[in-house]
Amino acid sequence: MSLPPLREVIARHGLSASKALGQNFLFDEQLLDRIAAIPGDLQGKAVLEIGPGPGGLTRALLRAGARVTAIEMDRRCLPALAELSEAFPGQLRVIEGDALAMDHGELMGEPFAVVANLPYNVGTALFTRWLDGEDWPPQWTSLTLMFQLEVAQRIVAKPGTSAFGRLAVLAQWRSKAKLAMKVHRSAFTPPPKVMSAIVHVTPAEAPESVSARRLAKVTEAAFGQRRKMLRQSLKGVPGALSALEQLGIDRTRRAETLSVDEFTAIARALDPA
Ligand SMILES: C[S@@+](CC[C@H](N)C(=O)[O-])C[C@H]1O[C@@H](n2cnc3c(N)ncnc32)[C@H](O)[C@@H]1O
Repeated sequence: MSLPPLREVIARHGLSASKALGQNFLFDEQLLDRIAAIPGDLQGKAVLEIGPGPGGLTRALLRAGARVTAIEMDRRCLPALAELSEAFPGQLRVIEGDALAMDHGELMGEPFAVVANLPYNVGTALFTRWLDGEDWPPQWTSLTLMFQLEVAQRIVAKPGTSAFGRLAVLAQWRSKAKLAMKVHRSAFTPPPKVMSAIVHVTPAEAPESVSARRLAKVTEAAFGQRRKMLRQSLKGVPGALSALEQLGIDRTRRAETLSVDEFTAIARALDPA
């Protein structure tokens, strides 16, 4: 299937990148194919793409054989995406609107992989939402998401490092998160100020009897005052200090020295049996 080059599509549809919508487009089709390969074999699989823009990543997903549902809020991109639908009959469904305002599970109606190159703030909001539900395993089978490099490093950070915090615990307590690929700023048009990286997350088994909400409470308090000792930062969380005692966790430690397992153990100890 030969499609017109992406730059030509952008010119023909007058798709100048909108700063307000956080638009930085990818045009290198080889790079896009490599990104589309990160989730593994997509032949016949359902994929949710958020923010397809002019459709560079969408094309790569379609070439990989995925059945793509793409949510885009910029109406100007819809004609270019309609051309892709024609080129890959029956493989692409485009939904116009704000992905933050939609129930993705209901929209997809089956297990799905998520792939997206999103503006930073939207990406982080969606990431948190996909990871913080009480129901586990989730309906999504993997998340393949572009972030600014610094955020990607916070997601995969290990304890004992300054990048380790709430995002890392959220991403790692019942999922596997890895930094799949760094992407140089020059790969984007226009180039953003910072470097980017793609994070790949797959669900893992959840530790027993740990509520996502209670864990969030603990990490919020602990990292909200990350320089303070736990005996100070966890003071306001009912039951947390006696949980530390019960678990033999030294109260003079600081949040970033705790392992993900220690955080889940504290959250479990807060839970009524
Ligand atoms: C960084 S651009 C990436 C475009 C394309 N995927 C690429 O890689 O070249 C982000 C896209 O997300 C869209 N977008 C931003 N916020 C959105 C939201 N809340 N819901 C759906 N799409 C959104 C923008 O209009 C833009 O097309």
